[in-house]
Amino acid sequence: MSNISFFEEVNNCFDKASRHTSIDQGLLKCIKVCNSSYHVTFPLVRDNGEVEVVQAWRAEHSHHKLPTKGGIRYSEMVNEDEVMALAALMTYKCAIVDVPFGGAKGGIQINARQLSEKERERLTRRYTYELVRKGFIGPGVDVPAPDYGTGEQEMAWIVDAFAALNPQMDADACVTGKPVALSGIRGRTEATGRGVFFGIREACAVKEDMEKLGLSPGLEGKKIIVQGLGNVGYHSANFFEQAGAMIVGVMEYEGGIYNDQGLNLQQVVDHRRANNSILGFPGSRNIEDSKQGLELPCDILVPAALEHQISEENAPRIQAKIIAEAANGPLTSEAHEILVKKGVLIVPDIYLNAGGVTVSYFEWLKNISHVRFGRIGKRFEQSSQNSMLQAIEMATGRKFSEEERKLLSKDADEVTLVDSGLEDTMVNAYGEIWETHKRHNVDLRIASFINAINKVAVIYQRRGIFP
Ligand SMILES: NC(=O)c1ccc[n+]([C@@H]2O[C@H](COP(=O)([O-])OP(=O)(O)OC[C@H]3O[C@@H](n4cnc5c(N)ncnc54)[C@H](O)[C@@H]3O)[C@@H](O)[C@H]2O)c1
Repeated sequence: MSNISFFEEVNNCFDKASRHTSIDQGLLKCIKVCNSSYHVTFPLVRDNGEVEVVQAWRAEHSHHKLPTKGGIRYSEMVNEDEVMALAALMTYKCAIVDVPFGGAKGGIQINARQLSEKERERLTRRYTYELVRKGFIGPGVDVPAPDYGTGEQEMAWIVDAFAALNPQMDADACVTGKPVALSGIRGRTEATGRGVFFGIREACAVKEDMEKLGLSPGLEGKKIIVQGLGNVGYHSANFFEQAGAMIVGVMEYEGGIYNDQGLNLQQVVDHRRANNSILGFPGSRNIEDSKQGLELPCDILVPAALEHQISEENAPRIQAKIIAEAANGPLTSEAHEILVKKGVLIVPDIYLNAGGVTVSYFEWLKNISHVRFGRIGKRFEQSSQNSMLQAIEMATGRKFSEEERKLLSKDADEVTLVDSGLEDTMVNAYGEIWETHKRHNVDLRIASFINAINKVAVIYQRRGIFP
């Protein structure tokens, strides 16, 4: 286990990367700190009448752009340091993919698997109330999204509670990752996994990098182990499988399964649903300790569960040649160093799982502008589109870029728009990171941080310091 905290780990990467920039020390300090963090305890009435007191947090790492943006996780392990670290990663992630938000993150310390639906609903609504009370949620202030242990149902309860508590406000844009029927956007559920797929596809397309690893370019035939078959893990695995890669291992909290000749993902999901466990999947080998399953042979390892899954203890035994950091912080800094020395290609979280926030940004744009992508071109003449966009700019005080204007005006199907917008974003960002990695002779994580710090610093510089 790492002896420094998660937030310290993030800041160590920041420090290493900032040495490759020419930014003033004072400004670097402003960027690095977490601007505000809210810790709250509140009661939850369980279905049997017992009262439990739960702890929850929301951290807003950087107010250089508003709203701040970041998921909410329900996990027994969550604490203030973790939430601040994840909020900081959100700041850098948004910058890397040019999403104009600051970073935030929220968490409730609870095992969501042990809650009934009614209990989850009460918990979510009360947490929303606490955030509203302190001004830690709102369409132009701080906009949550799903993360570990939460999904679109929680987002639906949040928007409903927010609307009830703020009857004068336009509530839809207070949270993203909502069901499509509640002003969500098609493609958001699978967006993070799709982004992971695009990022790894880009990494595998670089011939010189693949040659160094002794791999052929492309995804076809690559053997993949996935840890965590939740939102991010399942969807990334699905896209990899569709692209001709082979899922050879799946590791879940109850154990893992492995078959060197490949597993059929949909059959694994059906088996898990029917048996409440992935263990015993026909034709596969059971792995009792799923963490050990990460050490099995494969080309690409996709940790998509929680942080610190690979530490200095198990890193030396990892056989994968590429690590796709679908989860946030799955490697400790010691593990990262060991694996980079071994020549493993690590595609870092702050870039790789940015697909979720990218599509969340599209959803938020759709909500604040009250448009249905795919229809607007048919319903409005160009002139009324322009005046509507101007009205939004005046109301929100922000200027849309040419790209955003196109996105809001184009007469295209929502899924196509979202997917192509996501693909462009992931492809461009990988190109920028790869160039920085070459120019400064640093690994992809440090290269990603350099790009993020430079982009955030420009905004701090132009705004200056109040008063
Ligand atoms: N959901 C998003 O859009 C999103 C966006 C960016 C990053 N992330 C990150 O991706 C990671 C996963 O998030 P998610 O939304 O997919 O969560 P999720 O709750 O949908 O899925 C997590 C999965 O991991 C499994 N799991 C838990 N502990 C495990 C263990 N010890 N070993 C193996 N499997 C285990 C769970 O059973 C679950 O199936 C988190 O680090 C999160 O911060 C999520």
